[in-house]
Amino acid sequence: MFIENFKVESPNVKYSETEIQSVYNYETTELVHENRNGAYQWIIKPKSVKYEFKTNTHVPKLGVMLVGWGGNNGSTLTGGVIANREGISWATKDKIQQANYFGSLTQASAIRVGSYQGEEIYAPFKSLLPMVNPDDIVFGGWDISNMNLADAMGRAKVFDIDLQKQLRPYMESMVPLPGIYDPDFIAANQEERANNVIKGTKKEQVQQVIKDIKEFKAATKVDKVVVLWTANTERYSNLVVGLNDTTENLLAALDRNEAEISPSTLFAIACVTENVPFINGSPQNTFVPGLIDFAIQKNCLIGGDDFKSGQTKMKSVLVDFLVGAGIKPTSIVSYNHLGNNDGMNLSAPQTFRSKEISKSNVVDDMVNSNAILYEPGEHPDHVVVIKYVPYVADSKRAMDEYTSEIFMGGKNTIVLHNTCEDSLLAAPIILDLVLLAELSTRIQFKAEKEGKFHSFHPVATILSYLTKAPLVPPGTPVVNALSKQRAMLENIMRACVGLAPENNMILEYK
Ligand SMILES: NC(=O)c1ccc[n+]([C@@H]2O[C@H](COP(=O)([O-])OP(=O)(O)OC[C@H]3O[C@@H](n4cnc5c(N)ncnc54)[C@H](O)[C@@H]3O)[C@@H](O)[C@H]2O)c1
Ligand SMILES: O=P([O-])([O-])O[C@@H]1[C@@H](O)[C@H](O)[C@@H](O)[C@H](O)[C@@H]1O
Repeated sequence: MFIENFKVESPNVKYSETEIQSVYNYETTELVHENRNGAYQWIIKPKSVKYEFKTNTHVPKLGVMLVGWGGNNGSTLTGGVIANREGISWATKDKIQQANYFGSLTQASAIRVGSYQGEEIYAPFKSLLPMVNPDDIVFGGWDISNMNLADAMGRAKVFDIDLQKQLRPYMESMVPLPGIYDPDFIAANQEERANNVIKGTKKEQVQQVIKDIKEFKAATKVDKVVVLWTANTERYSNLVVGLNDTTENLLAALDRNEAEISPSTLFAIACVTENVPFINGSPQNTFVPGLIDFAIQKNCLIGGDDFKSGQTKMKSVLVDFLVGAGIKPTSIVSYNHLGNNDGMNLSAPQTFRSKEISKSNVVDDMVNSNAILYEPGEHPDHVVVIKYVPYVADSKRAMDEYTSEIFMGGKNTIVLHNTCEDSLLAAPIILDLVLLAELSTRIQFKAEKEGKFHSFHPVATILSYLTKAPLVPPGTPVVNALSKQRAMLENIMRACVGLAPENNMILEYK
């Protein structure tokens, strides 16, 4: 059965006018490696740590500023939210289609809240904590192309024509602000589109972005702004001691107009300076060590990298299933071709390399978790291929082959074919990223031995379900398995309303 909402009644949760307060006993373990009777032994000590959470329930009017707003993802998300807000339906060759938020974890997924009279009861994921209604988001942003959002939607060729016709009046007045264009960081084939750029030194560009954010906030009267990079994939920035290794060096490098500071890092500097959450939806290393250091100093949320939308999302499920089942993946080949501008930009070796990294590292934690299957340092053969084929446009065709070793020398090969409009997978993920980033800034918590409440660490690992290469604080483990990432997010939100983690034991029926 499905219920639309619920209230938790417990001595561990209190609802007030302005916040939800909860007490949560975090059941974890402590490991020691001790010499017992002359032999070293691993000892596991279960422990319970009491946490307190406070969630501000004032849902702000949210402004979302997209870098790359005029791209396929940016125009598709903007149009999709307008279509949902206005209740637009449109004719397709099959039926009259209603707008929806399918593919969004926050808007279209459910959680189990218990059982009632022998029936499992589910509720919307978004019913756990008060979140921004996407219909209320005010969009803005930047693009190096000056095309208005209605024409950009037409250029993207993602939406059906009847939908595009209905959206045009809402979108043709939306014009991206000039972006920061640096041909050294993206493919040369992007030059023809760069007719809308911020001139000046890198520091002047940062100052312009800060001015843009302030003016957007004043003009739209939003309470909060989140900035998200959905512009082109850049090449990796070289990590240079003395240039981008610390906050001080990065800001000094900015003053010197150092060439090696990428447009995405410039946007991130502007956002952290203004304490505006910044999320990187592309695979490049926007968050150089100096930027991470800066975000920590300013306690400003940063998150990324690279939306986890299709082929890699499947990979983080399949490899988790195989390794979790004691099956040994030995060869993974991920091929896809697509014909959108993202694919054109990725046809350059240096930008493809950024994507190859984020699409490859996703299996590392799962492989390293099972020494029964893999010797130290042993990994499956893993190849990533992306080809640009203009004719297929945004309709990405992904083909994967997973070969594994199974019982008694057997081999198993799984082949997947996955076709979809890439932007229709990415747009709901962008929505979740900005909604969850905003929500997480309204949560404060403390462990029993901590003196005062604090926010989550500025590096938002809470967003990892949505990214191929989750950005984590230095020294923190990276978890890529999709089920673990989703469970982590849901269980943290459950703790905020005093609910225990979903452990799937259902002992009452055992
Ligand atoms: N399924 C997906 O679509 C998916 C999944 C994961 C990651 N991504 C990443 O998301 C990003 C956007 O994908 P897309 O399909 O929308 O690409 P796109 O090329 O259609 O859109 C990118 C937009 O950014 C603009 N742009 C480029 N550099 C800019 C800059 N420095 N400042 C401002 N604007 C700039 C371009 O003019 C373009 O309009 C890409 O980096 C892509 O790799 C996409
Ligand atoms: O998310 P995913 O499907 O694994 O990866 C996708 C790649 O396969 C595609 O070639 C690229 O253009 C997209 O930006 C996205 O990164």
